[in-house]
Amino acid sequence: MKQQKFTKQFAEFLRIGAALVKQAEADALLIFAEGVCEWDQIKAGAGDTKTIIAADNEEALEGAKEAGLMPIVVELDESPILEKLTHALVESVADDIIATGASVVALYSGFDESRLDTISLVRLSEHLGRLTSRDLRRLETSVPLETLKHVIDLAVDIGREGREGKPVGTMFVVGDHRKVLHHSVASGFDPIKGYNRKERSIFDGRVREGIKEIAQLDGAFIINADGVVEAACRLVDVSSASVTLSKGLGARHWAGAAISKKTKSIAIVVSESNGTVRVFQNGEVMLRIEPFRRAMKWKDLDFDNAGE
Ligand SMILES: Nc1ncnc2c1ncn2[C@@H]1O[C@H](COP(=O)(O)OP(=O)(O)OP(=O)(O)O)[C@@H](O)[C@H]1O
Repeated sequence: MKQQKFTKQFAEFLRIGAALVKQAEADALLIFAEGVCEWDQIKAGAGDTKTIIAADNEEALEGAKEAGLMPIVVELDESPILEKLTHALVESVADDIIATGASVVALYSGFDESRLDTISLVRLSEHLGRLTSRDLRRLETSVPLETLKHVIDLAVDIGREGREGKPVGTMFVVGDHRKVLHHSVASGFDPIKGYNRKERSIFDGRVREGIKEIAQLDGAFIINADGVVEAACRLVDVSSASVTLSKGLGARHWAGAAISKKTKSIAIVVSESNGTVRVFQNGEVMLRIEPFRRAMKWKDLDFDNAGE
């Protein structure tokens, strides 16, 4: 997206957008703009309206938070604006800024990248949303929420993007890593061996990119509760006799279910067939996330487990 300036037109759109939020009783104003940094003027124009500022990268949002705005990084540089907008809304739900089902007035560049020229009033579907912290808290686990959230987001990215046009399936086993290592075997060489802890932390974007590359190889990633990858390309070696899953799921999913039953870990499995991500705890599917265009459609589960 081209750099934008805080022009008269920007100020006018802001005024109309804030007025529409009030009139339509919407929950927030979302501005998708790259390159503006007159945060105080934007805040003044928006008044007491909850205002989300979205952009493609973090630098473009520097100082927005301090001015009382809510920054959201989208990182979908080459995607069409409507896709970016959907993603920004979904991320806002994930960050608990707005609720699923909220109404949002969005200001963005629909036609001319260099200026705001479009206003939309969007009502979010009740089911549209990436994982919210609330969903994850349901897992009640000793793995910190931040670690889980990062791994699940990464899994969702892998399911959605694949690699070089090909679908990729993989598995992450998070927490209780010593026991998990004990119940798994190396499938070949371990590509992360020799790297220090920092170079293996999933909190680092470059590490996450590296993981996407390695995910094409056979086996699972073992991640400790602090988000450090302890091993890659591990084959889970646990009998799945104690778990019951729907028949359509193959060896990878059974292994994920079994290791989450045998240990206190959470297993996150990305299906190569369709990009669906399943989160297993204690042998059961606790969450299922379907790829839905670029955004995620969140579904209630249960019907994944046996007995259907
Ligand atoms: N015990 C295991 N531990 C780790 N990875 C496994 C294990 N079993 C299978 N896999 C991985 O899963 C891959 C796919 O196996 P399979 O097709 O049976 O699984 P699936 O559950 O149907 O998953 P997908 O939907 O991704 O195909 C295997 O090639 C292997 O890389």
